[in-house]
Amino acid sequence: MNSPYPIHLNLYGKKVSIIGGGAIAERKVKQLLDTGAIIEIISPDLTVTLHETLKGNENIFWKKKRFTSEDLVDAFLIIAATNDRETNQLVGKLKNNYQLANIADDPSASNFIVPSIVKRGKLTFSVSTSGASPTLSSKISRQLEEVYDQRYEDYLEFLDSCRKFVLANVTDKVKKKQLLSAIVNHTYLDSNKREADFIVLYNNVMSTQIE
Ligand SMILES: C[C@@]1(CC(=O)O)C2=NC(=C\c3[nH]c(c(CCC(=O)O)c3CC(=O)O)Cc3[nH]c(c(CC(=O)O)c3CCC(=O)O)/C=C3\N/C(=C\2)[C@@H](CCC(=O)O)[C@]3(C)CC(=O)O)/[C@H]1CCC(=O)O
Ligand SMILES: NC(=O)c1ccc[n+]([C@@H]2O[C@H](COP(=O)([O-])OP(=O)(O)OC[C@H]3O[C@@H](n4cnc5c(N)ncnc54)[C@H](O)[C@@H]3O)[C@@H](O)[C@H]2O)c1
Repeated sequence: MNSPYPIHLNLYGKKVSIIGGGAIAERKVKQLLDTGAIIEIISPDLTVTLHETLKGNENIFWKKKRFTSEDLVDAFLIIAATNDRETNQLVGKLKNNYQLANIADDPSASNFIVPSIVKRGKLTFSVSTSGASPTLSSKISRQLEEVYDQRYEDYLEFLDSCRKFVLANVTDKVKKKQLLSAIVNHTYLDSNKREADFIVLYNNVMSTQIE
């Protein structure tokens, strides 16, 4: 079996076409909401939640119709999630080979798999079993949510700003590594004075002579 290549896509401003407006389309749309993608849902009907989502979001559009080939024009990413297998297969056949397409009821006709996703701000976990057991993916995600709890959201902001500061101010490779490694530590995760701790650490490291 060819192994999938996992990546984290930047969908900002890209057109994403979702075919179908049921439970699975709803789940896939939810995952796309904070990506900045322009989402187009093609379906004769929508779930109540999708109706609500549409009202509160100017980047989501509904084409109230059944799927036809022109719905794929300009789509960067496509998800076929109708309850009609023939329509889903048709989407797979009509897509261009440069378009990313997920056929929700047929992984073999898809060129990407939607993983189970856990987000803690800038920290993202995407879990996949290569289609073998979505239930296991989901279970592992729930475990990750417990281990990597809400604290990680702020912690990632701290790590991000420290790293930017270090990359802008430290040229010595050893000191750079020393600083970036030291802050990836539970002491910093749990500290409510980590910015001050970092300045002390930075001054110590920078004043030390390397042999
Ligand atoms: C992770 C998650 C993301 C999401 O969809 O958002 C996801 N499925 C989830 C749940 C889930 N899906 C299904 C069940 C019922 C139990 C069961 O059937 O096993 C449950 C469990 C539940 O609902 O709890 C049914 C199912 N799923 C697929 C098929 C078709 C087939 O296998 O042929 C069928 C049969 C349909 C039918 O019977 O008609 C296919 C796929 N589902 C995938 C993703 C991709 C592989 C992921 C991986 O590699 O692990 C892949 C290949 C396609 C894709 O979507 O890219 C999400 C969990 C989110 C979370 O909780 O975090
Ligand atoms: N990938 C996954 O994780 C996963 C999980 C469960 C089910 N599935 C599969 O996903 C598919 C959708 O499941 P669901 O629970 O959302 O079904 P659903 O019945 O809730 O919704 C189906 C939607 O597709 C629309 N539709 C039907 N024909 C259409 C057409 N020709 N053009 C446009 N829209 C059309 C319907 O109007 C409806 O809005 C099924 O094939 C199911 O086997 C996938």
